[in-house]
Amino acid sequence: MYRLKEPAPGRAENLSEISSRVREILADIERRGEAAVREYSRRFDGWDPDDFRVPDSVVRSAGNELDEKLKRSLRFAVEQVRGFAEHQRRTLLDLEVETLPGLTLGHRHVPVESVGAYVPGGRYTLIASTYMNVVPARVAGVDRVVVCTPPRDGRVHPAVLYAAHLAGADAVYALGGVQAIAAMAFGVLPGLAAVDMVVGPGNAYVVEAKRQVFGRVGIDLLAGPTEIGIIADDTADPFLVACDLVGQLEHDPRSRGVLITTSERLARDVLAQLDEHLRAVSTEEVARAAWEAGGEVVVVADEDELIKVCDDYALEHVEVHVREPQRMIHLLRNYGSLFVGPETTVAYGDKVAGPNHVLPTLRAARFTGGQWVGKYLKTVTYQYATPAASRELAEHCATESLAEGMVAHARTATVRSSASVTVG
Ligand SMILES: NC(=O)c1ccc[n+]([C@@H]2O[C@H](COP(=O)([O-])OP(=O)(O)OC[C@H]3O[C@@H](n4cnc5c(N)ncnc54)[C@H](O)[C@@H]3O)[C@@H](O)[C@H]2O)c1
Ligand SMILES: N[C@H](CO)Cc1c[nH]c[nH+]1
Ligand SMILES: [Zn+2]
Repeated sequence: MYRLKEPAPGRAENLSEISSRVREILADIERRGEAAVREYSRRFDGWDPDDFRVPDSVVRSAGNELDEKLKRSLRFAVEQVRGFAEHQRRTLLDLEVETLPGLTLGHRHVPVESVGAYVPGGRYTLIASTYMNVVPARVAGVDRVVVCTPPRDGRVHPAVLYAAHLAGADAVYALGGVQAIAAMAFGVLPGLAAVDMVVGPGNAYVVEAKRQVFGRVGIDLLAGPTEIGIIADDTADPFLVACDLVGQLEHDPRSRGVLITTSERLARDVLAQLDEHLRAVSTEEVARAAWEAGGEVVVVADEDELIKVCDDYALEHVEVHVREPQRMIHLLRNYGSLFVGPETTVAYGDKVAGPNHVLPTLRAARFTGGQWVGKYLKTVTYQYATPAASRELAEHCATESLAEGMVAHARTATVRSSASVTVG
């Protein structure tokens, strides 16, 4: 394997600076509460309203400000996302089995009680992140779902409010960044009680804040600056490959785009076209910065190496532009979401197709998939037994407990049985 384009060095140092900055902000908000939230909101977003909550009447009527075409597309998208989430929910079955005569074991999928959903809004108004967060929470049966999103031009964009209303959010707060994650996790704003789980994507500050509040509250996953990987062979269309790389690079100067290909000719064709695709978009500045800092082109020897390298990168999105692309669904292991064949593209998944767009970044795809209805459900277990089954368990339990020196554990077993185990 060799690279025709390398990423720029120096990203790791940057991340550790962000981490310490976020730690200071979270500690300050925990100590000083609302006053600190207001101070950071003023500093980073120039925003300090009387009340961060958007009035419900404004949320309900936001659709009046939107044109019908956009509203139709948003309704289509929400139905696609809801439909897929409902199908996924049906795969999560409660279970009750008798694994020994008289011993019944079971599990149930129980929704978390309250969720705080972060909808990014620094650079773009990410309307779709509203329903990607809220819909699966609602399908899971979460009782309370609040949304936080940064204001732009002194308000939350009406399309985000319309999407929040369609998706079924209980409240929307115009608050962004680390201060929003802290407000939802710590419950420091009047009327906004602490939630059990903070979910949603965001920039490097937001994702680091989620990582740091984890434990105190649950999180869905680490969904930071967008990444696109494309695996391709000599059948791929260099135009589509270059176009789709730039398609995601416009997200953030920290976004990554990686082409991994068995064809040096394709790699060179894509590189030759890339500048033209960057120049074709008005978001060129961000996309070009991302490409220069985080763009990579890797040429591999064969398909086995293609799969191995792609799995090592563990990228958020992977587009598959190879012969018989469906084969890759079962051959690849580490990715957030797969886009199979040239007729689909990451933007479909971002907005309208149905699978969730909140997906793992920074190699988190090695250990987690993306957001989905299952992330909002706790799989809890239970057991009950007949007296005969209890005696059988008691004997084994007491023997093992005594071998560990756990005498009180052993006693809880032996008092339930006539087993001849000596309690020391
Ligand atoms: N992985 C995913 O699933 C996924 C999905 C959608 C979007 N994204 C990513 O979400 C991100 C959105 O980023 P964004 O910046 O546009 O919006 P954002 O809402 O995530 O962040 C904006 C907030 O960042 C805070 N901020 C800005 N500079 C700061 C600083 N120096 N210190 C502390 N806080 C600061 C501000 O408070 C602001 O409200 C992009 O990186 C995009 O790629 C990821
Ligand atoms: N590609 C993003 C996930 O990394 C999601 C998104 C929403 N809108 C546009 N893109
Ligand atoms: Zn995107």
